[in-house]
Amino acid sequence: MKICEIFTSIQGESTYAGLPCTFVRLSGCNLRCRYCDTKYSYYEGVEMSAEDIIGHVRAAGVPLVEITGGEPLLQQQDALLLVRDLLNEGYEVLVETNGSLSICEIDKRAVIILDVKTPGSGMSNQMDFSNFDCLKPSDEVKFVVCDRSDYDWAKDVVAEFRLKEKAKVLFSPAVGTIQPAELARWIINDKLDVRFNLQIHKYIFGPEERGV
Ligand SMILES: C[S@@+](CC[C@H](N)C(=O)[O-])C[C@H]1O[C@@H](n2cnc3c(N)ncnc32)[C@H](O)[C@@H]1O
Ligand SMILES: Nc1nc2[nH]cc(C(=O)O)c2c(=O)[nH]1
Ligand code: SF4
Ligand SMILES: [Mg+2]
Repeated sequence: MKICEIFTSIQGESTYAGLPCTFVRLSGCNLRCRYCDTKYSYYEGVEMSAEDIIGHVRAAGVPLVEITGGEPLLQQQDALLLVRDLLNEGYEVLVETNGSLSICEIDKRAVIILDVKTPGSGMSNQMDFSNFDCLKPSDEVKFVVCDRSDYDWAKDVVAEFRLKEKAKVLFSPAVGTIQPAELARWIINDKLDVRFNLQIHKYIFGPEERGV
C-alpha cells in the first residue's frame, strides 16, 4: 500500500491527546477540505508492505498507533488488514477517517475517529451519514468548525442523529480559520455537552511542522 509517512509523536487530537503515538499516514485522499493541513499526503508516498509498516511500528516501541492520511479507507482492503494485524499484535489502534467512505468493515477492536465534514470544509455533501449506524461507544465523532454557521450546523447534526448516545463528540477549531477562544465561548454560552479539542501538536511543535 502507498504510505506517505510514519512517525512517532505526541497524539495531538481526540481524547487520546497527550499520549505518545506512532502515526501511519496513508497516501491519497478523495476529498479536498479547504483547511487541510496535510495536502502533501495527496500525492507523496512510497509502496510498503504491511510487514514493513509493522516493522517500523515495532521499532518505535509505542503501544498506541494511529492510521491516518490522506484518507486511510481509500486503500480499503490493505487498510483493513493492517488495522487487524496491528490489533492482533496487541496495539491499541485509532483510525482517523473523513466520513465519506464506509467505516462498517473496520475491526470492532479499533477506535474510529470519524470526522463529519462541515459546510466550511467545502466537503459536507460528500458525507455518508449512514456511517453513524456503525459507531460504537468507544468511537469518536469530530466536527472541525470553521465559523459560526459550521458550529450551528454541527449542533444540529449532533441533535438530529442523537450522536451523544452513539459515541464521544468533539468540536475542534479549524486552525488558520477561527480563533480557539471563539469556538470555546459558543460552547460555554450554550452549555453544550461536547468535548472541545485542540490540535495540541501545533502548539508543541509549531503550526507548519510536518511529521510531528
Ligand atoms: C489530515 S486528516 C486525515 C484523516 C482524514 N482524511 C480526515 O479528514 O479525517 C486528520 C484530521 O486533521 C483535521 N484537520 C486537517 N486540517 C486541519 C486544520 N487546519 N485545523 C484543524 N483540524 C484539521 C481533519 O479534519 C481530520 O480530523
Ligand atoms: N501529533 C499529531 N497528532 C495527530 N492526530 C491526528 C493527526 C492526523 O494528521 O491525523 C495527527 C498528526 O499529524 N500529528
Ligand atoms: S479528508 Fe482529511 S486528508 Fe482529505 S482533504 Fe480533508 S482533512 Fe485533508
Ligand atoms: Mg495532522
